[in-house]
Amino acid sequence: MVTTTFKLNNGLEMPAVGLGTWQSKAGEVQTAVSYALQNGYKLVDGAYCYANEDEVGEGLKEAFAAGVKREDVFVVTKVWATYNTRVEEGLDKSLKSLGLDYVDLLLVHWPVLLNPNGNHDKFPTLPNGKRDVIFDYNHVDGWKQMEAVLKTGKTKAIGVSNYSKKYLEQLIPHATVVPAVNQIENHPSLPQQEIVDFCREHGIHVMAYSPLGSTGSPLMSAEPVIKIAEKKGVSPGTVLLSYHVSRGSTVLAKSVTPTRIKANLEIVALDDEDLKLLNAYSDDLASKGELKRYVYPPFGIDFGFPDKS
Ligand SMILES: NC(=O)C1=CN([C@@H]2O[C@H](COP(=O)(O)OP(=O)(O)OC[C@H]3O[C@@H](n4cnc5c(N)ncnc54)[C@H](OP(=O)(O)O)[C@@H]3O)[C@@H](O)[C@H]2O)C=CC1
Ligand SMILES: O=C[C@H](O)[C@@H](O)[C@@H](O)[C@H](O)C(=O)O
Repeated sequence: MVTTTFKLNNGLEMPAVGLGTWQSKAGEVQTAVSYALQNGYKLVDGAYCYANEDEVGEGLKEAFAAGVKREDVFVVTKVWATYNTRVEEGLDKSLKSLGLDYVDLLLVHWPVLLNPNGNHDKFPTLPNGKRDVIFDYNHVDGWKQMEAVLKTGKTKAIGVSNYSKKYLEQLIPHATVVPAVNQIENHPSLPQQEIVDFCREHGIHVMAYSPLGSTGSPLMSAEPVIKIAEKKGVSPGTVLLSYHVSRGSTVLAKSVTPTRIKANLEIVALDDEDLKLLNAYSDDLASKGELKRYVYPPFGIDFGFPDKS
């Protein structure tokens, strides 16, 4: 049987599959969330910076009205970079939009501070057009605020996102609460085995984002993915999503299309031969210097990922 939940380091159970909401348009995401929750999804991943949490909240409300129970849904949100020195304020804004009094997991979206007093609430810029980054910020200070907010009960767990091994190594010695989760880009074109292994050793659960290659799902046409899909009689999407569950990670797939939302719940067990093929694909890309990171916003910061600085 394929795993449907994973236990976090604080004992909380996290579903193995979740609905992503990044770039889901306001007019579409309410229906997507409501449909997903009424068709088997138990986890919704959002963020303040996605600027659609009001509509995600409407989708939650619709699902609750249809009989879905709050306690059966794992809601994730993220503190955006302009709020890393105001974590509780950021969370309060998300809670208000979502119409909830707690989330299940709050993540630091990126370990960087954008000017909280800049010219924009989410994406402040300098006169030269670059992001208004506060360079002398220490991400460990942001984590201390996360630990404080955990005590309020407004979130059941705290974690990080976009943390490299280097950043986790800086954080862990100062952490009273070890992050429950590290949400990172992950797929056969960017396996990030080093981080996945490090997280496992430290009891940090990995949530894999952009599993299909993000916008337009380009990884669906990768040769080994198609080969495994044909062999198993499943879709390429199922192979890409199942890859993470086989690795012990939770996977997030974004869709606003009902048929795809439903299809993305199908997870199968990948055997050693399948994983060998996918790993060989990853190794080949690595040896050619062709690993592909789809999400690397222009903060102008080296986050310590070996493939990108
Ligand atoms: N922490 C972070 O910094 C980040 C977190 N994330 C989280 O992870 C989630 C998933 O990653 P995301 O980058 O959105 O990309 P995904 O890899 O989930 O790909 C989404 C794209 O694939 C399409 N798609 C989805 N399912 C199918 C299917 N079965 N067949 C064909 N096409 C499909 C979607 O189209 P359509 O919607 O039109 O159906 C959309 O264009 C995000 O939504 C977000 O919640 C993502 C990036 C960064
Ligand atoms: O979660 C998804 C991504 O991290 C997204 O939030 C960022 O890429 C953001 O749009 C940015 O431009 O910094």
